[in-house]
This record gives sequence, structure tokens and C-alpha cells, in this order.
Amino acid sequence: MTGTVYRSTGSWYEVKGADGVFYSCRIKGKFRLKGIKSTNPVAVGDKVQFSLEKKGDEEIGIIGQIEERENYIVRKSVNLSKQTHIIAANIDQVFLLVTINNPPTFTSFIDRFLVTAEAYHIPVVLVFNKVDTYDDEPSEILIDPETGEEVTQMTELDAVRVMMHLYKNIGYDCIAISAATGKNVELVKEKMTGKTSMFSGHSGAGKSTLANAVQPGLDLKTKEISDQHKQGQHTTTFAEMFDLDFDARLIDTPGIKGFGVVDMEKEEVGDYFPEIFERKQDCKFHNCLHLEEPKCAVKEAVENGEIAYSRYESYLQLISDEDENYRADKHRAHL
Ligand SMILES: Nc1nc2c(ncn2[C@@H]2O[C@H](COP(=O)(O)OP(=O)(O)OP(=O)(O)O)[C@@H](O)[C@H]2O)c(=O)[nH]1
Ligand SMILES: [Zn+2]
Repeated sequence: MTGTVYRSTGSWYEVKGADGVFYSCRIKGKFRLKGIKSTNPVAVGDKVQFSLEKKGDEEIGIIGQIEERENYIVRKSVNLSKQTHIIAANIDQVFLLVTINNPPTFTSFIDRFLVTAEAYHIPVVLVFNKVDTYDDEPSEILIDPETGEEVTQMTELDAVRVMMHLYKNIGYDCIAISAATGKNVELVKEKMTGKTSMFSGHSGAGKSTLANAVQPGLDLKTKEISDQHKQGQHTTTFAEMFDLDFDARLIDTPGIKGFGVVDMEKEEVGDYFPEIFERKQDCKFHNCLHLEEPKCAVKEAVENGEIAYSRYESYLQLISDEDENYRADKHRAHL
């Protein structure tokens, strides 16, 4: 029978069969060795083939085969440096929750996330949450000391508008919501329908609140685990998939708030910025890194405002991040 893995506890897998029934499954003994270099050969979201075996009074499933993955996200094992842990597979989309303040989400974080998602081949929807808390009135009118002119401050809602404009221009789907008041939550549900999604974002950005808004009563474990992290306790991450009652699936990944950093060559980084990738064939040098090279189409686009400066800055940051440890620490700070 074919099925999809919804939960795993290490050696047992909860698989929903094509008949809609959940089966407890194990992996064939030898199968374990055949996996890629990961600590878990089968991950949540995997489509598998399994057969049923009688074990005393019980019937258990034996997973014999995994279907090729559309995509998957991994986390490097802390101790076994060469080993990776596959967190989840076959993810249709990730909703990245962004908040202007409380907590602040910087464009450098968003861009790093988008680059990783591009590398994983996972579409991202940017969700600007907590719009109910943002002011739309400038808090004070400032006078420019040089010109004596009134300068209006950017409001928090302006900041949302500017970011939405920036990312929409590149081609990313953006929506502004309030998980607390329900504003545009229906839109999120529409986008989730028929798909397998994940919610990501900084701690406090509203992932659990949104999960509860799309399906009241759904209790994600993100909080509990992240609190344990703060106390320095080591916890193993077991992702879990939930069927929602409007033909949508949500993968909860306790303790994982961002994506891990994918190892990539300097030359690759630009390919994961759609607006850089799009222009690279117009650079004079085919291997242009868009730094100091002459006749660089990317730098020209930055200069004439076609590429946002914040994006170019994020690009520069990513290609200068050669020190793995530095990168790992930065990532950990986002957990
Ligand atoms: N005013 C307002 N508050 C919100 C909104 N969304 C979430 N909150 C509040 O923000 C706080 C954090 O929300 P959570 O849903 O716990 O955030 P989280 O992303 O799940 O956080 P972690 O579990 O730590 O990763 C809670 O107090 C929520 O009530 C919103 O749209 N508007
Ligand atoms: Zn260039």
C-alpha cells in the first residue's frame, strides 16, 4: 500500500495509508543502511510503500520503499558533523511570519530564509503578521535641520507596505494579516487548501496563534520546545504532520524556527536571488560575483534602484559568510 508519513518517533512511523487509515510502521532492517547520510532514513512527509505483517494479535506495517522526494529540509546533527537529520519532506510551501517589531524581523533574516528556501526548492509566502498592532499615524513630525522642511516618519504600516512592495516586485507572494483578530486568515486558509504547509518565523512572530486561527484547537508544540531550548536542554526534534479540516496539511517542526543554512558555493548564492539570477547573463563576465567587476548588470540594477539595496546587502553578507561556525552560530540565534 502507498502512504504518507505523519509522525516518527525514531523507530516507529505513523503512516496514513491510501485507505485513510493510520498504520504503525517499521523499516525493514536492511533498509536503514541504504539511506543517504542521514540519521533518519524516513521523514515526515515522505511518501512510502508498505506492506502489512501480523505480529501476534497486531498488524504492523513494514516500509519497503520511499518515493523520490520533491524536496526536503535537513538539520545537521550537532555531534556527528557529517550526519544530517531530515526534518521533513515534500513540503508544498512555507509561510514565513514576519513582524515589524515585537519581535523585529530584519530583511537580512528574511533574505537568508528565502535563499535557503530557494535552495531547497520550497515556495515561500511572506506573511506580515500583527497588523492590528501597527500604527498608521506618524508619532511625531520631524523638522529637517538643514532644509527646515517637515519630514514625516515612516509608520509601522508604512514599513509593512514598503517590504511587501519590495518582495512582491521580486515575485514573492505577500499577505498582511492579524492572526489575533482574524484579518486575512481566510486568505491564508485559501492558500493552504490542497497543500502541505509549514509555518516559520522568529519566536513570538505568531506561528501558534496563526495555526489556531486557521484551525481552532490545534496546539502546536513550538513554544514548549523552544522554552526547553532556552534552558539549554537538549531536545530531539520530531516533526509532525496534521490533517486540518479544510483539506490542508500542516507540518509542525518543534524547535525549528528558521531553516538551517545550506552549504553553497559563492558562485551559487546569486542564483537564489531571483532578481540577481535574472540579470546575471547581462554581466560582462560569466562568472561575475557582482562585487568589483566592471560592466556588472547586477550592480547597475542596484544603482538605478531596480534591485533593492537591502537585497544586495544580504547577498554580500551571504557570499562573505565563509566561516561555517559563524554561520552555524548565526543560525542558532534564530532558533
Ligand atoms: N496583537 C497581536 N498579537 C499577536 C498576533 N499574533 C500573535 N500574537 C501574540 O504574539 C505572541 C506570540 O505568539 P505565538 O503564536 O506564541 O508565537 P510563535 O511564533 O508561535 O512563538 P514561539 O512558539 O516562541 O515560536 C502571543 O502573545 C500572541 O498572542 C497578532 O496578529 N496580533
Ligand atoms: Zn555581475
